[in-house]
Amino acid sequence: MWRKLENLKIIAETGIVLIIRSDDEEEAISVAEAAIAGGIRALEITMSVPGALDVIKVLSRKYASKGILIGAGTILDGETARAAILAGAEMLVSPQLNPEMIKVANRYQAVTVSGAFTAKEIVESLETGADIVKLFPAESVGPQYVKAISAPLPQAAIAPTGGVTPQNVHEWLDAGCVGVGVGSYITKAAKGNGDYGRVTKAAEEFLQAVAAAR
Ligand SMILES: O=C[C@H](O)COP(=O)(O)O
Repeated sequence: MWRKLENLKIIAETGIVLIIRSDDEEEAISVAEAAIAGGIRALEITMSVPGALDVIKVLSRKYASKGILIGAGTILDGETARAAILAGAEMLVSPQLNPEMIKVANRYQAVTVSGAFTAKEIVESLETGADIVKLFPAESVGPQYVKAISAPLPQAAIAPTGGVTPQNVHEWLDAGCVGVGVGSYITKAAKGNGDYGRVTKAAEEFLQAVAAAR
């Protein structure tokens, strides 16, 4: 199957994009591997991680052939978008509407997740060619916002990011979201204790909550 469709299918099936925003390269890799062991199949390494491109290289070489989608997040310009693709990223994520990122991603058929908050930004993300709209910061508006904005814009594939947990994920999915972006609930499980088994468990718990909500 066309590679981009396979990658979109990964997000559609699991409903979770894991956001890894660590201040340590080794920790980022350990968290990613522990989460993959727990069933996570779509991961975004933010460009704020030191050595982010190396992390993407390591993970994509090891996992891209195993049905795992490795992406790059916090992409703020076209240059970073291209560098991330060269490192092996097959999904690009921005916190805001970034036409340069979307253009580069579409040139190489990477999945695009475009940050947007208002109806204007959502529509412009779609017009620019984004696959998924990342509603960010989602916790400041709540699932009701998705319900309201989806009435005039049912065509938008919305994935909220910020404050999503296993306890509230059903509310976001019920509101019509195609999936969710998740960071700290899973990535912080090993913070301060170095027990990456906790990351695996948190990933399993989150995936179960998504499955139960669907
Ligand atoms: O960019 C990171 C997101 O804001 C993650 O939010 P979260 O840690 O609340 O899941």
